[in-house]
Amino acid sequence: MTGSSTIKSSVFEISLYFDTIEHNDKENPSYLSRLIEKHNALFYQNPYNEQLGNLGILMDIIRKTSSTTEAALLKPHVFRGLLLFAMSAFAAIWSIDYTSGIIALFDAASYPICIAGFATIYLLSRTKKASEQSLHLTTYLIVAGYLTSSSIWHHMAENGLFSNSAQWLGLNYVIAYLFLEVRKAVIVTIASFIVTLIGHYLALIQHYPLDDTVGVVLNIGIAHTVYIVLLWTVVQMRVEHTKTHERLSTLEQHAMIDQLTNVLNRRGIEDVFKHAEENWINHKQPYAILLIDIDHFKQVNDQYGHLVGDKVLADFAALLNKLTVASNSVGRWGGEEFIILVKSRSNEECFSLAEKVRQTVERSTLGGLKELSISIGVGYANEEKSLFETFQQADSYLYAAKKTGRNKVIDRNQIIKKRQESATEV
Ligand SMILES: Nc1nc2c(ncn2[C@@H]2O[C@H](COP(=O)(O)OP(=O)(O)OP(=O)(O)O)[C@@H](O)[C@H]2O)c(=O)[nH]1
Repeated sequence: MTGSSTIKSSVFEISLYFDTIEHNDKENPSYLSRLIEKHNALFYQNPYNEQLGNLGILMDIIRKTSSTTEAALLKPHVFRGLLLFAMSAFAAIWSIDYTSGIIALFDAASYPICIAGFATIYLLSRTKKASEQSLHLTTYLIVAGYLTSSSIWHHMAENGLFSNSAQWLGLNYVIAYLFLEVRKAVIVTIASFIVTLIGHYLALIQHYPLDDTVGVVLNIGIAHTVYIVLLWTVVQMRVEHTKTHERLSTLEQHAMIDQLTNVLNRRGIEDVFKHAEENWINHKQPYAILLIDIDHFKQVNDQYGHLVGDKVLADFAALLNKLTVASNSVGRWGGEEFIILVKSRSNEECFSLAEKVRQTVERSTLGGLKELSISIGVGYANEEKSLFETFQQADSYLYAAKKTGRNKVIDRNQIIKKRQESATEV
């Protein structure tokens, strides 16, 4: 392998490494929700954030996400693939050296030891008997230990100055960045660089003049510095790329969350609506829309101020979250109007949930205030109705609830019942 082709393949391998990191991050959705939760908590403590607008919060997220991507590990199956690859490479070189009769004593002993080491690590990785990090570090130590000691041994005079083993030393840096977290990789890279220079100097100085020794060591030092600088540049580029990617998806998620109440905002609800309608059309999975409005909310603001009003909204949203299961979606449609989208439940179950919410609010203290009430209109999407019609139905029943005294739940059945009662009275 020549110096430049080794560098090229190193760069390529480092790229693969960071692709793996990005892939891992995508599979970690809880990170975003935790982040959003944390930021909403911050928002809560500082109501003036509202005046600053979303920009301040989003900038805060960007700042706080900027240190999250540097440590990442190879996926276990990729790691095991690389171990198999290393075993094959060592076995191939061993058999070539052996059959050509040029195998050195050092290598004749080291090749089987390294292969046995890789095989043991492979088995430990499969059986999950050791942590991935310790296996990565051990693999690095085997490879770096072999390459460095082999090169130093070959540079001892009696073994021949022109051994090609020094060419492989660049792999020490590649493997460090491939197997270890960035911070650890930096430390072992520096350690490996120093050991390589001192080891080769000590090996050569025993049999060669100072000038020649310094010349060879400087040559190795310059070549290795090129390796390290190039690798570091690629690592920085990929870390930046990963951070940007993370920031974008954080902002995308954030754009769906209402800052004050920590539930879906209108855009988030519309997204949920779209999926619910698709599932209804394609799989006949029914859903219901519970449109909820806090009664006389203007009086809360007028009497206690907007900050108390805000706290009522946030407490109410938290209560809705508590009363609903994960498959339901809770959102703030706007102002003091909220929505629960219930999936795959009978009309009776949806109505019971709405009643439960109404009764719980009656008994609860929200934003320090008692005796609040809500009105709910319920629309069911199970009679070949479109999303628009279902929403309109919920809206008109909410209007009916408001007009007929508030603090009640109205759905189609209630209207039919009312009509039947009036007909009987007549
Ligand atoms: N504190 C606070 N108030 C809000 C927010 N969004 C809307 N509001 C207020 O919510 C109130 C809604 O008032 P109305 O639409 O008249 O409704 P209401 O007083 O609840 O009366 P009914 O719905 O008929 O029972 C208005 O005073 C708005 O200013 C908010 O984010 N925070």
